[in-house]
Amino acid sequence: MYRVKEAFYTLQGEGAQAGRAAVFCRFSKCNLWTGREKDRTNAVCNFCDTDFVGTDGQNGGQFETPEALAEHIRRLWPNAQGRPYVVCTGGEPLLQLDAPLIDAFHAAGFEVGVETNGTLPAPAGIDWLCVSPKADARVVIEACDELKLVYPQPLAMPDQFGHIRASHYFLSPMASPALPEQGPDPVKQSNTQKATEYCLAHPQWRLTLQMHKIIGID
Ligand SMILES: C[S@@+](CC[C@H](N)C(=O)[O-])C[C@H]1O[C@@H](n2cnc3c(N)ncnc32)[C@H](O)[C@@H]1O
Ligand SMILES: Nc1nc2[nH]cc(C(=O)O)c2c(=O)[nH]1
Ligand code: SF4
Ligand SMILES: [Mg+2]
Repeated sequence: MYRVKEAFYTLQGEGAQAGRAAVFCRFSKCNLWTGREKDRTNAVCNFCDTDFVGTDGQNGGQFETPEALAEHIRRLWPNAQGRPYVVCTGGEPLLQLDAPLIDAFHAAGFEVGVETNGTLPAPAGIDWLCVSPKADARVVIEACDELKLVYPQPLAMPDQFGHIRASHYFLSPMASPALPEQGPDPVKQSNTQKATEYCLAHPQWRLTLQMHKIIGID
């Protein structure tokens, strides 16, 4: 059984695939936070900007088989040109995404992207893997397509992740957790300045911004 909080067609807002149309499949549950505000301060990951509790969001639900979920996601891809792309996120998608579901997405014609905190092993067959380390949670994934570090995190600074092989290294300024974003976010503005300074001083790191919040698409 797969539990999905919500699913929607949008543009990938972050990282090297930013601007690419994708169906986002947001799985329920995370291993680093319950998702309840009362638990946030004591969570390993305490800055999450996402509601991933339950299955009650837009196009959310429970799916008995990999084929049923792949078909559900396929219906959200408009009859358009271009390679269908699904981004599995959450919550923590690697609590649920397994090889049969990746196979079912491929069989439905999708390339499969994943956004993960990197603390769980990734099944084979993922086409684009983004690892975003959190605080002192040990990263077990050794290689990925992009490492996208939310910045700044006192327990997860960029120089700690040189051993993780990636084709791209991004810093993403930490935004305030409030959802949806209501007006200017001074915390994000200040973190954007800090991330900018870090990238200027360490050019192996690139800046990525949450484009979807800037243009207000989801
Ligand atoms: C909600 S997480 C879900 C996927 C996975 N659990 C993870 O942490 O990568 C999706 C992306 O949003 C990022 N993110 C979460 N909260 C954020 C915040 N307050 N500011 C900027 N990025 C944030 C995460 O680092 C991750 O790259
Ligand atoms: N448009 C858009 N792009 C995203 N890239 C990563 C996201 C996520 O929450 O995983 C995200 C998201 O929530 N929306
Ligand atoms: S950012 Fe990712 S790891 Fe952190 S609480 Fe949210 S879903 Fe979990
Ligand atoms: Mg998001």
